[in-house]
Amino acid sequence: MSIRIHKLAEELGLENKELLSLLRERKIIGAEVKSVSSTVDNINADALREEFGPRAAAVATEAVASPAEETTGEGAAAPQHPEEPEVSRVNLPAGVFVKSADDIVREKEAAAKAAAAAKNPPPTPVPAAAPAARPAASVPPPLPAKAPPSVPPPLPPIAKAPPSVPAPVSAPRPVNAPPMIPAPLRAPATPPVTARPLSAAPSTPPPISRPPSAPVPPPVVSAPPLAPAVPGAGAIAPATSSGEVKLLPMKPPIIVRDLAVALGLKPFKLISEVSQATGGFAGINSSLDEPVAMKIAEKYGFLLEVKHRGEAVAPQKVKTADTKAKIEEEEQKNLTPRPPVICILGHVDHGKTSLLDAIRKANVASGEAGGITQHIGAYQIEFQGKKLTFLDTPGHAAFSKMRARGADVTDIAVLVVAADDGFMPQTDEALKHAQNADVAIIVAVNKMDVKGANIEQVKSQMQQRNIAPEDWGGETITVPVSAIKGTGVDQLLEMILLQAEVLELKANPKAEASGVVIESEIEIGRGSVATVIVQRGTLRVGDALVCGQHWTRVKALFSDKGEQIKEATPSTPVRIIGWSGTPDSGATFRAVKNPREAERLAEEAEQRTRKEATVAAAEPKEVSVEQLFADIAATQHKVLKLLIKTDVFGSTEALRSVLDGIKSTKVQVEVLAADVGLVTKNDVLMASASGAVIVGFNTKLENGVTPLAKHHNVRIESFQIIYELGDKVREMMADLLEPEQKEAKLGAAEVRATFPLAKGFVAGCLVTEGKINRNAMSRLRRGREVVYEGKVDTLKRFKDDANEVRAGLECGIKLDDFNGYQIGDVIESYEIQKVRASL
Ligand SMILES: Nc1nc2c(ncn2[C@@H]2O[C@H](COP(=O)(O)OP(=O)(O)OP(=O)(O)O)[C@@H](O)[C@H]2O)c(=O)[nH]1
Repeated sequence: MSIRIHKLAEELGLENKELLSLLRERKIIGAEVKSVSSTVDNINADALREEFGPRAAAVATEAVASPAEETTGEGAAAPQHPEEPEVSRVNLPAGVFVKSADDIVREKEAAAKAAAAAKNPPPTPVPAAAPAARPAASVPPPLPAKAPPSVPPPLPPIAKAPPSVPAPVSAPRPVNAPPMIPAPLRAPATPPVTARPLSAAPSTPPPISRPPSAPVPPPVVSAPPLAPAVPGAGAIAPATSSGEVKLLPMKPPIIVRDLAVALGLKPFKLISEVSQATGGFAGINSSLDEPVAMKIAEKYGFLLEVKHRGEAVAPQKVKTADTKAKIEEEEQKNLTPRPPVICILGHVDHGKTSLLDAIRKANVASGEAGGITQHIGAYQIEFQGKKLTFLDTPGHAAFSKMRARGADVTDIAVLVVAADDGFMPQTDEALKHAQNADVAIIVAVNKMDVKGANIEQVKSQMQQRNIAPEDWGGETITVPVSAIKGTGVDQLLEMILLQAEVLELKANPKAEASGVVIESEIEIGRGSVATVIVQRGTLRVGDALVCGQHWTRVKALFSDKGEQIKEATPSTPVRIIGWSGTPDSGATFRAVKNPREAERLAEEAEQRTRKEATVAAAEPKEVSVEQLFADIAATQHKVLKLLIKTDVFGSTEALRSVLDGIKSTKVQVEVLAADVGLVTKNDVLMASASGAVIVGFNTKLENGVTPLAKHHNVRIESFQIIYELGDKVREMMADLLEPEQKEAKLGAAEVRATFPLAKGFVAGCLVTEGKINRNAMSRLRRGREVVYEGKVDTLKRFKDDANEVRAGLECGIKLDDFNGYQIGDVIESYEIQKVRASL
């Protein structure tokens, strides 16, 4: 419920304008409200009625007073004494009140008292004196010259509001609470002029404006006046006082309506503030930007504190940090020494496998196809009662990615350098990987037995690469060895153990197992198998593991020797069977609560990957004109489609990098699929449908694949050596191109004489090189100039026709219908051959 301003003014006995400015001053209405037909809510109206009650009552009394009284010049509020003598009547304008001399004297006394009280403030507030004053009915009470500082009625202190009180932003104002305006406003002040029509007093200060000397605290600062009960205040925490500025905690989003309530403003007032601040329009339900809301709140004496969701959990964070610290402490307590993981790196054929072979005394090198290690294997040996884990990394450039991964799980890298070859490109590459992975490096100078072994040269190369050997004043342990003869191997192992000791390698075997996948493959009868190295914790049969998009419940564990084991402690290489797919080499795995959790996590990872791929594909890409042309050209390229099957995952990667290395502007290689396992009938059908060639590497064909491939005209190429695979793919790519035409010289003959015929001339020649064939393409050269080009029409040996005349013999040659032969001309004969196009 509300009441119109002009009605209220009437009730209160105030001028409309006067009430308007009073309402504005007290922020009951906004500055933009200019019409007296606007409304004021009942709470405010009641408060004003209460405040102006005596005057309103006076107005009511006056209203019933006789018209004669009005013209007596007596103060309207003065009691009428019938016994008093009548005084002369003055005609004053209606609505003007005149005070009696007594009134003026009384008021003067009251003013003097008030002044004295201001100098020496009494303990009790002035309001007690207020009733003595008799304000003019329509004149709002002027301010005292010096208002006592203690005068403002004590509003309920906001800061002390009980925390359980729901959210009123400012102190609630009970109905019978002290008036909303500070008491000085009601106290009598300087005596007004005897007769002062309110409307005709523009020069007098506005009745409610405070004299500058009056140290009245602005009501807004202490508490917003008349803050109504807050609708939806549950969302807003109560403002707490913090010195002059009150803290106003709010949770985002900051809605106009809520902020208005919190600041004690009318929503439309706040809306206009927002419009001023942002230059835009905001609705009552609009959410405000934090900086804008803060600025407006500041304007009204509030410090807006936006509580974001994350901030609320600060104590939780502390708790998490505590838990973390405890876990770390526990981890430290459980740390026990673990074997070092050693990676053998080096250039192709420098003897990595032979060295590892010498170390574990098993002849792996001789069993390898083409003599090249094709995938990472991991093995553990025992030396002087201590375990050492070795990774065998392939040496071919194609495996550089895998080598990089090998270095990442490694503690110590043994860089094998052949004593006769010294540092080679892949040695440098391996060194770079080891340095990037920040692992300790030991150099094994191998092949010390061969003639031409030059360890000094290797050492100087080491110095050039800032890994100077110890005996040259550097820090790199350098051990001369011969993998074939087995010399120096024990010293190398001793050095590795020494280095491991220095590194103080430790892990917590009590933790949940986690580690890195070294290699994965599909084994017939076993499904997906992965070789892993446990890095932390103990891996046990029955553990649920997740590794990227794949998971497993460990059904069986196998040691590097193929023995079934029950558990694997840190640094142990172990083969795990039963994965949901083949995990990527280099991927990390970890044990989780149960298989369901593992499956869920794997599914999530798969979805994430799929989503990322979709998002990446959907992202608009900026295409340059050059790129556009290149793309168009690419569609005109010939494409060799391949379907790859390999023995292990690492080989697939290796093949891909070999294929990436084949550069051609004319033919592209498109790998439709690259999987681990046998070549199946399905592969054949797929290849047939897509016109692809099946490339098998170190893998066999499923039964019935060969006849099916023949039937569908699908080409299957199998390889065991990666170089050969690369060469074959190149050939297949070139075969897709139109053959190039190449001129092949057959022979040449020199013109020695010309003979007239019945029709034209014939050249008498000596074949000087190769041979001249009838009908062969030929050209006649005179010096450097080609005079004629055509076919050998007539070829005669003496009088007989010949098909071919070889070098050293004389013959007669007639080129088509050419007749202009001169002695000394040379007739060259050639043929056009078709050759395989270059890539
Ligand atoms: N004389 C001599 N020959 C060696 C020695 N070590 C290795 N070889 C020979 O060097 C060749 C390459 O040896 P591998 O052990 O296969 O070399 P690798 O570095 O493992 O080669 P990839 O597997 O291709 O990377 C083989 O013929 C070995 O017999 C050595 O100490 N002395």
